[in-house]
Amino acid sequence: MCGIVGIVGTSEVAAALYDGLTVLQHRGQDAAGIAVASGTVMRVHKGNGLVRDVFDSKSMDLLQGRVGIAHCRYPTAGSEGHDEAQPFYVNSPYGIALAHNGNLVNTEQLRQQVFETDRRNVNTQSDSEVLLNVFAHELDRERALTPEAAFRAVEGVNRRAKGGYAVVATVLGLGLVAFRDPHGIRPLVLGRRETAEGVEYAVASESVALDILGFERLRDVEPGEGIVITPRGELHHRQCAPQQPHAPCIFEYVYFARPDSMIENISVHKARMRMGVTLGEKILRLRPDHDIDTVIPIPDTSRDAALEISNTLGVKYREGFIKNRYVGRTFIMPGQGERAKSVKRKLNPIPLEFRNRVVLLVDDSIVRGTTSKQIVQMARDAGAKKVYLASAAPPVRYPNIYGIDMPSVDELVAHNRTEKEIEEFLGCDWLIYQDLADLESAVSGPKFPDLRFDSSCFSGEYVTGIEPGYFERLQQLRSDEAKKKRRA
Ligand SMILES: O=P(O)(O)OC[C@H]1O[C@H](OP(=O)(O)OP(=O)(O)O)[C@H](O)[C@@H]1O
Ligand SMILES: NC(=O)CC[C@H](N)C(=O)O
Ligand SMILES: [Mg+2]
Repeated sequence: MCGIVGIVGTSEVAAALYDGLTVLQHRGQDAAGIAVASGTVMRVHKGNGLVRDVFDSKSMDLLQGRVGIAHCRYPTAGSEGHDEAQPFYVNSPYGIALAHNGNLVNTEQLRQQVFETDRRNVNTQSDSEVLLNVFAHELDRERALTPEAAFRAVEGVNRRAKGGYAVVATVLGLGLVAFRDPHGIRPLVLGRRETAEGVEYAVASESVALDILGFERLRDVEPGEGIVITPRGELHHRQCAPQQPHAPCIFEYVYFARPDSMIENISVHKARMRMGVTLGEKILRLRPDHDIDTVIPIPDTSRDAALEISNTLGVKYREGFIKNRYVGRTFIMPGQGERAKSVKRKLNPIPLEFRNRVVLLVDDSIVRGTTSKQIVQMARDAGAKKVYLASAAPPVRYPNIYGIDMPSVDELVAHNRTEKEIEEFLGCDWLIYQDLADLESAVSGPKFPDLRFDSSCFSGEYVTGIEPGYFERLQQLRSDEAKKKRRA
């Protein structure tokens, strides 16, 4: 999952874009970039690494302008290399820079159309560069550069592209353009700030970026909606796609987003707490006479759910693993070798919280099983009498194709295994998964009971539909094995 931010300011925006990116760092650790527009000049700086490593005072000084966009990347297409860091830039028409969170599922067809019909070259394997060229082509068909022309170009993108996309772009001479796919799979939120010099607008993947920049959260960008903000701070918006089933990605609430963000007017923190309540209730239903002594979260993301499980069970909550704050998120690392090594470097047990106890470890999700297999062993080595494991999400049995890099079912620990077999594989004494219906109602909560989600990695149902052979090709391109070969 990547993080994106776009700002139209009354003064220079680069520093605010940088600050916004730093609080979206959890969405992508591989590369970062900023593009800023000023008059007829677009300046772009990007590279591999964390936000703090990619920019220095020299590069920041060069990023002058009052309209800009920023991106931090977690690759789901193409390579992890510098060439595919975002924002991407095309010089025609006008000069456009674009940053994308999500993943297209018809990239190959679009790539061919872009070359053969639109007569444009895409120089990388990135789906986002293809998306930029589709937008550029659609804008090029317009006679004048107006907000209405940009909306028609977004309509063109929505007609042609399939998949998950939340996008921010700067177009020289027009301002900031933002749009979200017609199912609203990926999040995008709009904010506003008043200054002495006038009104400023920002869009971002998560509201936490608006919070720290002092923007008021106005609303989510609607699925299929286009937004244009001119350099003078005029906001235009309109629907750019026929209505489709709304399907925000449920994995944002399970793992991706920060708990202090609001997505679709739902607090991620509260959604995670409700996941803990429903899972706690399931445990009580299955074993009313359970023998759990303590509930221990696997930091960081499972903490909210673990605390509510402990409250529901009436059992002590204890921080039994200490996390090295200098190691990043392991799940979004590109290779399995690095992921596996990082768990040990990242988490260390406090033995007295385990010795002679029956512990219930809680994680937000079990995907490849990299974390939980090692953690269960660490808990045993630390002296636990019995080790139970609860997952706030159901078994992940299907690929995610809309912006989370789980392309290959063979890498999923729950693929072709029953819950009993997964329990054996992970080496725990009892494994409890959340039910999908409980997860969905925990996220939608009391206020939005009718909200539906993209839960495809749990259900195998894909809201955009999938072309025959897609998963086979995806596996060939993006399995851990394929990535390893490419890097070599
Ligand atoms: O089964 P796996 O393939 O190991 O994936 C699931 C684990 O990965 C994530 O943690 P991560 O370390 O990425 O981040 P966190 O610190 O936010 O929990 C997630 O929270 C689970 O702990
Ligand atoms: N996780 C994402 O949003 C990835 C964006 C884009 N597909 C890329 O690989 O760069
Ligand atoms: Mg984790």
